Parts: sequence; structure tokens; C-alpha cells
Amino acid sequence: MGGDAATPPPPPLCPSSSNIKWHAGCVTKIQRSNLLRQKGCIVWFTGLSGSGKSSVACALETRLAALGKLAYVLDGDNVRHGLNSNLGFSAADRAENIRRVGEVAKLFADAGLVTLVSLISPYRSHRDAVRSSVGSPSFIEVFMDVPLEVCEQRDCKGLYRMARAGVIKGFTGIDDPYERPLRPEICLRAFDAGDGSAVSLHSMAQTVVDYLAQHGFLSSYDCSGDAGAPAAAANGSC
Ligand SMILES: Nc1ncnc2c1ncn2[C@@H]1O[C@H](COP(=O)(O)OS(=O)(=O)O)[C@@H](OP(=O)(O)O)[C@H]1O
Ligand SMILES: Nc1ncnc2c1ncn2[C@@H]1O[C@H](COP(=O)(O)OP(=O)(O)O)[C@@H](O)[C@H]1O
Repeated sequence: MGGDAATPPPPPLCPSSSNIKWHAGCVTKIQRSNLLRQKGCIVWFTGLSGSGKSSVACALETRLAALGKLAYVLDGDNVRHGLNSNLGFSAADRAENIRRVGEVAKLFADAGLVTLVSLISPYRSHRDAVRSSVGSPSFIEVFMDVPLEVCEQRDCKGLYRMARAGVIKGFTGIDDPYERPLRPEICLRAFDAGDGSAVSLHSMAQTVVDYLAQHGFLSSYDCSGDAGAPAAAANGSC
């Protein structure tokens, strides 16, 4: 193949939309909440690859369904098969990944769903931007406080091995940064701070269910106080 014609730059992102006007729906968020007997919110799992984000989100979704509560998981791997299939792992692409998922999660929460997001989401500023856009009480940050060594031992996709071998560049925790949350609402540790025993998936999911119940998200506006009052981190604080 001759020449080294550079790959043309991607087309510029279209300018932000103009001449648009938000259309308020005919059914209010409170009406939807009373229909579903729950309050829409975003439970945002952040942590290294292999820290348990997807597994805990899945266990939590199952637990909530058993309680008659409607939840939905937006998982980084899944969203990157469709909505974000054009994004890689540069800082800019990760920013856009988090921004798009944040906007979708905001719509799901407005619809009344307990929206479970499981994304590495390594940059604090990206997570904080979603929090400010959603409004703090409805944004519950869950930090998967699992050491890199544990995640690397698990390595269920073999990605850590490939990252160590230099096959994958810019892998979070190996040669790409992860900024741990400073004040997450919930901190889930791999090992019990008391006796050092491994914390089970079920117990992690229950910690989140308890937080949601205590903050009024699992009941309608009819029969509960205001959801998501600011609170200290749940048990297992970092
Ligand atoms: N370079 C690099 N760095 C980190 N992770 C990588 C990378 N390449 C692929 N993968 C796989 O992609 C999953 C992370 O996607 P996310 O959308 O959660 O990442 S991010 O939030 O945009 O940082 C992540 O899935 P999980 O293991 O479920 O976290 C990885 O398996
Ligand atoms: N609390 C836990 N106890 C034991 N194993 C866990 C726990 N959480 C996750 N795992 C295991 O760790 C591996 C990675 O979990 P996963 O949910 O895929 O992480 P992530 O979504 O953060 O990449 C899986 O094999 C999963 O079964």
C-alpha cells in the first residue's frame, strides 16, 4: 500500500443544538414516583476493572426486583457495544462516555427508575459533573474500594495480563489513572474492616438496598419524607 495518507480527522462534533425548547411532559415526576412506589435516582458504581461494579449492580437489581422495585443497569461494557461504540479509552473519550451515560441515567431517573450505573469512571471531575447535573440527593456514588492486587488476581477477562505485557496501553490502574472518590455516599470494601473476612456480593448489595430504603428512595412521595437527604457515608466508610 503506497503513501501514508494520514487518516482524515474525525468530522467536527456538530455545533451544540440551537432553536430548541425543552418540552415538559404531561405526567409529573411525582406522579410517576407514586405509580412505581419508589423515587428515581442514580446509583453510580465507580472502581477499577474487576472491582465488582457489574456483579454488585446485578445483585442489587435482583434484590430490588424481589422487593417489587424497578431498577435498570447501565454497564460500561454494554453501553460501549451500542450508544458509545465510537469511543475508546483516551481521557477525552472516557469523559464523553461518562457524559453520555450520565445524561441517559438522568432521563431514566426522571422516569422513576433506580438507575444503576457501573462504569470505571476514573476521573473525579467527570463523576462530579454528572452529580451536579443530576442534583446531589439523587446521585449516590458507590466506591468499589478493592485494591488493585485483588482486581489483578481476579483478572477474569485477562486484561490485566495483557496490560502488564504492554498489549493494552492506557489500562486503568496500570498505566492510566484512577481518582478515588473523596466523599462517596457508600464505600464497599472487599474485606471487612473488623475481622478481615471477604465481603460477599449479597452483603454489598444489601448495604446499598439499606441506604436506598433509609433515604426514602424505595417509597413514593405519598408516604415518605424527602429522598436523598445529605447523609454521611454508609457503613464501611472509607
Ligand atoms: N484501557 C482500558 N482501561 C480500562 N478498561 C478497559 C480498557 N480497555 C478495555 N477496557 C474494558 O472496558 C471496561 C471499562 O469501560 P468503562 O466504560 O467502564 O470505562 S470508563 O468509565 O470509560 O473509564 C472495563 O470493564 P470492567 O472490567 O467491567 O470495568 C474493561 O474490561
Ligand atoms: N464481593 C465479591 N466477592 C467475591 N468475588 C467478587 C465480588 N465482587 C465481584 N467478584 C468477582 O470479581 C470478578 C469481577 O467482577 P465484575 O463485577 O466483573 O467487576 P467489574 O464490573 O468492576 O469489572 C468476577 O469474577 C466477580 O465474580
